[in-house]
Parts: sequence; structure tokens; C-alpha cells
Amino acid sequence: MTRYLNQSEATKLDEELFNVYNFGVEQLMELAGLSCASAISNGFPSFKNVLIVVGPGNNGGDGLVCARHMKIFGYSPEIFLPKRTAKTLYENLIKQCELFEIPILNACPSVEELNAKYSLVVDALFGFSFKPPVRQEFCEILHNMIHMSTPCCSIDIPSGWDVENGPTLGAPYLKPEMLISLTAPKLCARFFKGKLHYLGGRFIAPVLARKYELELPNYVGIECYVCLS
Ligand SMILES: NC(=O)C1=CN([C@@H]2O[C@H](COP(=O)(O)OP(=O)(O)OC[C@H]3O[C@@H](n4cnc5c(N)ncnc54)[C@H](O)[C@@H]3O)[C@@H](O)[C@H]2O)[C@H](O)CC1
Ligand SMILES: [K+]
Repeated sequence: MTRYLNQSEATKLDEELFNVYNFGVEQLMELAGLSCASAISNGFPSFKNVLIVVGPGNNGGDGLVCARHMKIFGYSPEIFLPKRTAKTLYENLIKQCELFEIPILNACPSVEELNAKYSLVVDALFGFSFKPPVRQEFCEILHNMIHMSTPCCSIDIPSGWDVENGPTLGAPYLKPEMLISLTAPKLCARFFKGKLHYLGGRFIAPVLARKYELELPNYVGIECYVCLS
């Protein structure tokens, strides 16, 4: 049975990939984002108009890479960035998206716009470093995503959820149809009730998987994702 990680294990594993395995963040982000685009094309093959909501950290970076690969796969992705991160990595990923003719929205889409324009919204707002509560600048887009009827696919963590304890009960929360866990599911995935749970980020050495007792499922052939449910 695949083990679910707590927040500090996810952070330690991430640090080990960078500091012991000497992976660069761009390397892992490219693989993570490609696995997300591939998993989405498996889960939602006919959903062409897709909005990718991009947050300020590496989860957002995965979203930008995912957008570029979805465009290559024949989707019509658009991007919304509630807050731009002034880092070369992000500027480069955004430039690539622009050169791939992926529109970038200049205003927060309303619930009505999310429902009318898009067949899928990809949530790349917050990943495993998120600490609630959501800061003000992200509240409007998260509120609109919570209230839209368009299906949502969350990358790694459903945004707004506590990484270990899941959604805050008693308040409306995001209910994605699809969750793509990266490397290994985090504890909050126990509360995921959507139909499609995938695992992506196929870049873990067997010795590292053994060290963290990940018990990863078998990826099929050359696929960079595996369906968990
Ligand atoms: N090892 C792997 O599997 C890899 C996973 N990747 C992806 O990286 C994210 C984790 O990235 P990180 O930059 O550490 O964190 P986040 O994306 O979760 O976001 C940090 C970002 O968010 C801000 N923030 C935190 N809490 C709040 C809040 N309450 N309100 C508003 N903003 C908040 C914080 O200030 C930062 O700016 C992982 O989930 C994967 O998706 C890598 O791509 C590859 C390796
Ligand atoms: K997310």
C-alpha cells in the first residue's frame, strides 16, 4: 500500500532530491509538469479548454510546465497568475508559455466565466508548503474555484487544504474531480473524494523509495504517471 507522507517528510524528501541527488529544480519541475499534462490527457481526453491557475511557489511552476505540455498535446490552455513571482525560473516559464501562444488572463475570472469558458480548471495554486489560512491576494480566485461547476484537477494538494488534515470542515472547500499526487501522496489525500487519483513525478531512485518506505505502485511501461484509483 502506497504510504502517504506528512508535510515534513515531503519537505525532507524534496531537500534530499536537491541536496543529495543534485537534481535542479527545473529538472524535477519539467518531469512533474509533464506527468501532470500526461495524466490529465488520460483522465480528461476530450476537455480542450483548460484554465491553469498558477500559484507563487513550485506548485505554480509545475502548472506552467503542465500548461506548455498541454498546448503541445493539442489542448487550448489559458493561464491565470494571481501573483507573479519575481524569480528567473518563473519569468522563463512564463516567457515560454507566451511564446507557445498560451493566453495569460489579466483579471481574476468570475465564477460565471469559469463555468462558461472552461471545461477543466487545473489547480496549481499551492503545494506541500502551504500553511493555512489563505492570504488575501489568493482568496478571490480560490473562492471562485470553490464555487464553480467546472471540474477541477489539483496538482499535488487541493489548494486551501491543510497538507495533513485536509479541508477545514464547516467552510466551503475545493472538491477536485482529479488529484495528481507528486512523488508520493500527502496525508490530505485521505480526504480526496474525487473519481481520479493519479501519481506522477517518476524520478525517485529505488534506494530513496526504500529509505522513505514509499511502497510506490508500478508505473506501466514508459508512462510518467500511474492511476491510483
Ligand atoms: N519533490 C517533489 O515531488 C517535487 C515537487 N514539486 C512541486 O513543488 C511543490 C512544493 O513547492 P514549494 O515551493 O515548496 O511550495 P508551494 O508551491 O506549496 O508554495 C509555496 C508558496 O506559497 C506561499 N504560501 C504558503 N502558504 C500560503 C498561504 N496560506 N497563503 C498564501 N500563500 C501561501 C508561500 O509563500 C510560497 O510562495 C510540490 O507540492 C510540487 O507541486 C517540484 O516542482 C518538483 C519536485
Ligand atoms: K495545488
